[in-house]
Amino acid sequence: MEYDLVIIGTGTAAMVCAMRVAKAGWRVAVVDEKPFGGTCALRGCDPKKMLVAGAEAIDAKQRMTGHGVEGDVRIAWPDLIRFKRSFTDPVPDKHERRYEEAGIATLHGTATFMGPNRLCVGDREIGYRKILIASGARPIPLAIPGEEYLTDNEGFLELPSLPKRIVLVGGGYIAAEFSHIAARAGAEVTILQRGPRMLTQFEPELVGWLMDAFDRIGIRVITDTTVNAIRKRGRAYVVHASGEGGPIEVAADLVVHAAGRVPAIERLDLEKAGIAAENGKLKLNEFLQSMSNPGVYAAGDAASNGPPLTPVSSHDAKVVAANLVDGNHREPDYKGVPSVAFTLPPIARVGLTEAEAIEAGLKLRLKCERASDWFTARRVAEAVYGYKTLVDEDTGRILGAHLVGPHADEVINIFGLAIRHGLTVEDLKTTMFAYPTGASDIGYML
Ligand SMILES: Cc1cc2nc3c(=O)[nH]c(=O)nc-3n(C[C@H](O)[C@H](O)[C@H](O)COP(=O)(O)OP(=O)(O)OC[C@H]3O[C@@H](n4cnc5c(N)ncnc54)[C@H](O)[C@@H]3O)c2cc1C
Ligand SMILES: NC(=O)c1ccc[n+]([C@@H]2O[C@H](COP(=O)([O-])OP(=O)(O)OC[C@H]3O[C@@H](n4cnc5c(N)ncnc54)[C@H](O)[C@@H]3O)[C@@H](O)[C@H]2O)c1
Repeated sequence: MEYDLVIIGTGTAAMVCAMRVAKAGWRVAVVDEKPFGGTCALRGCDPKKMLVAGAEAIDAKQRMTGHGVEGDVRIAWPDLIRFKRSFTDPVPDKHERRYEEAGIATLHGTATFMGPNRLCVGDREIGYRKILIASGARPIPLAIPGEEYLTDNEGFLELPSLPKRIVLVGGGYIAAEFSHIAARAGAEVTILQRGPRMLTQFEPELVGWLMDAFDRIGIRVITDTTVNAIRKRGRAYVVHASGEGGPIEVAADLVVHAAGRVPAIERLDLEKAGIAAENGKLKLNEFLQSMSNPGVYAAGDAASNGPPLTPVSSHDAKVVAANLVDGNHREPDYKGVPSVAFTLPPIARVGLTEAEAIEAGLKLRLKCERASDWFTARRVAEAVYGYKTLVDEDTGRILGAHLVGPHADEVINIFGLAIRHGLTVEDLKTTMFAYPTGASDIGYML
């Protein structure tokens, strides 16, 4: 069979690009070796946030205890997983139907290149004019003894029961979010983080305040510590790590990979199609097109051109679809991509960090404050609340916004809108926000 476009993957990037290109009359096929839907819908954002809903109930109870709420609340893990499945289980069929209704061929199996215009999917050979590599990311190989004992994000989000002692290897997004779910479901959680602090993608002051929430629920965070082996001991594990204070050992019933993700391109046999990659990353031009094979584009986590987040996968896919259908003319623009780690409370960022703004030599007006005594925090008895805002001194434009605390995950989008569309402090201060909401604090943050 011959197609105008074959897309490797069926995640966010694949869906967005396939629909647009098929609408232009191209014969399109999508391929996946896993059930259709990709990481976000099946193994990432959405199932994770279904579990966060359970943790939110515990969190609210704990905060409001002594303020008029009493009684026992606990997570019944198998029921919470069943609740999650009520969303995830129908996804593959739904997605497959959407492709079929749009006239897009759906192929199951592992895709590997056989030559410049041939792809092998399982035992079928497929011809194409153009390819989109939207194969996502995979956990970074750690190359340590006992690596095979690690459970990945997919395994964690499917656990039939929650083990008592959980160790997370790494201290970024996944460790932060999974630890907050697991601790509220009753597990003893330890995070072993190589970096000097948790969540290095976020502002240090805000992460510092957020650590109060980690302490409150008994998550043990050990920083400046690198995991270098995992050994089996009976039915449990011992995680070996080395840090500033020397070697340490932590016993665990479950060890979770939270040490970063890299583009999933290693199994594609790229060289057979003349597709250049360097250090595990595709070599792409400004149009997200392969620098060595013009018939090949990439988007989302596989392209690793912008931050590995769902809105970026979607944005890349729109760029590639436009370039495929009308010739290369669009370049991705990652200005104002908001990002949230869904801890309880959440932490969020958009635009430049303070360090990035200083590095860029910008003239800054900066405000940074812990705001535990503001109404937004006090109403829900949450002591973790604060912000950092960065404004261009000359133009008044918002350059960056960083929030931690109640509603940070929603309010960050308003700052995102401001940054993406060049709004100024004056624009935001003269906007009326419903009161009292998280957004009604924006004026005071600027
Ligand atoms: C636990 C977790 C939580 C996350 N939470 C958030 C969040 O809250 N917000 C956010 O913005 N982002 C989040 N992310 C990141 C987000 O999920 C990704 O950025 C996004 O899903 C990437 O989409 P994609 O289309 O690029 O790739 P994917 O959705 O990963 O799709 C790639 C698909 O390609 C398939 N594939 C790979 N290789 C082959 C092959 N050789 N043959 C056939 N098929 C193949 C895979 O099976 C997969 O289905 C999270 C990620 C994880 C892991
Ligand atoms: N809410 C969200 O948007 C969300 C949630 C989950 C994942 N994601 C995406 O998925 C990507 C991967 O997430 P992640 O949490 O795995 O990676 P991450 O890059 O956020 O954090 C990984 C951390 O692991 C540490 N590390 C690496 N090797 C180690 C070792 N041997 N021992 C101890 N620590 C080690 C690193 O220092 C790093 O800080 C993220 O970059 C993010 O874009 C996003």
